Amino acid sequence: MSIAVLGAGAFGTALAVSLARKGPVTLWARGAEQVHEMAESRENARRLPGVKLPETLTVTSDIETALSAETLLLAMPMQQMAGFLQAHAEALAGKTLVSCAKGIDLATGQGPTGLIRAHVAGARAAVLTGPSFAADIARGLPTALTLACTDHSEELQAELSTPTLRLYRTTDTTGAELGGALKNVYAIAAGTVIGAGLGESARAALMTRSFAEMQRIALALGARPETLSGLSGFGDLVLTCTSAQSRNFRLGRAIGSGEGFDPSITVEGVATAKALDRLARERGIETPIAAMVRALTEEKIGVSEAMQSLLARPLKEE
Ligand SMILES: NC(=O)C1=CN([C@@H]2O[C@H](COP(=O)(O)OP(=O)(O)OC[C@H]3O[C@@H](n4cnc5c(N)ncnc54)[C@H](OP(=O)(O)O)[C@@H]3O)[C@@H](O)[C@H]2O)C=CC1
Ligand SMILES: O=C(CO)COP(=O)(O)O
Repeated sequence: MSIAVLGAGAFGTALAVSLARKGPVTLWARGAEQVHEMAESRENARRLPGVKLPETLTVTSDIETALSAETLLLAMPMQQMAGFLQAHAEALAGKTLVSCAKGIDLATGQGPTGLIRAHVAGARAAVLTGPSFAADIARGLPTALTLACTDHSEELQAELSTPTLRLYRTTDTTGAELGGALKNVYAIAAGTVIGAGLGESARAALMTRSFAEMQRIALALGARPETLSGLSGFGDLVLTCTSAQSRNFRLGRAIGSGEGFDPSITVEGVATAKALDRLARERGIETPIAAMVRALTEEKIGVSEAMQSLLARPLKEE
């Protein structure tokens, strides 16, 4: 089967590099100049510096070439996905579309599979998610991810696995996409705790209560508990809340310490905090940490006020 990765950011490039070690892969970027640079230098210097692009990886800005592949990995940021799917709906019809984005679409409250179903006729929607930094995947370090697809996906699992990238299968697309989306929000909170100097014990408490929030909202939206406690939920929450490689964590740390942060960096948790807070309020589900992250990132409250409001909540059973 032929594979194309759509979106040549850090993650799309890393996945394309990893899969190209097994066989031919096409990597599509929207900028012709970026493609020219990558083809000449055999490196994505802007998004994934220091990683050589294998000869089996073809880079192109020609969308028709990319869309001729059978399996398409969508590796653009979540808030860009609906526009992309709409623009190319006809060519995408009937394909296997594997979302690699982690987020909730702000305009609709949908995850990637909902957007695919809404915009593309007859497509097979899958989600590839879990604890993995682009640089680790590109370097061939051992990584385990969740591949979620509602139909029988053993073939897809084999197609997208490599000797160092180990995929576990599930049919719970809702749980997989919500785990990946929600952990970004809580990584901002964990970064804030560390940036504000509140300590490792506070971070552990926050991560645990974040996991309780993640489960509460995701189960209400139809996710399965075992998915939340697997790689795409608990696994990715742990990675992202504890590593400064995470951009969401680093944004939180900058908020906590009062430092600036480059607004051009992709931080999916900001829009997702807003979408999640809305979803939770609509359904009457308590998600105080997510509400705090929304208020902090919208600069409606400061760090000490946020911490005080969490600590002043009524005492209750765990
Ligand atoms: N980086 C990581 O370690 C991981 C990232 N992810 C997820 O992958 C997704 C992408 O993140 P990542 O690759 O890191 O982001 P980056 O910031 O590295 O790159 C984003 C890429 O998306 C492209 N892009 C933006 N808008 C569009 C569009 N409308 N059509 C096509 N391409 C577009 C950008 O192109 P341009 O340069 O032209 O703007 C850029 O190449 C996110 O949802 C993230 O959560 C998941 C796991 C790990
Ligand atoms: O999703 C990721 C790790 O699994 C990457 O996290 P960031 O987007 O916060 O860098």
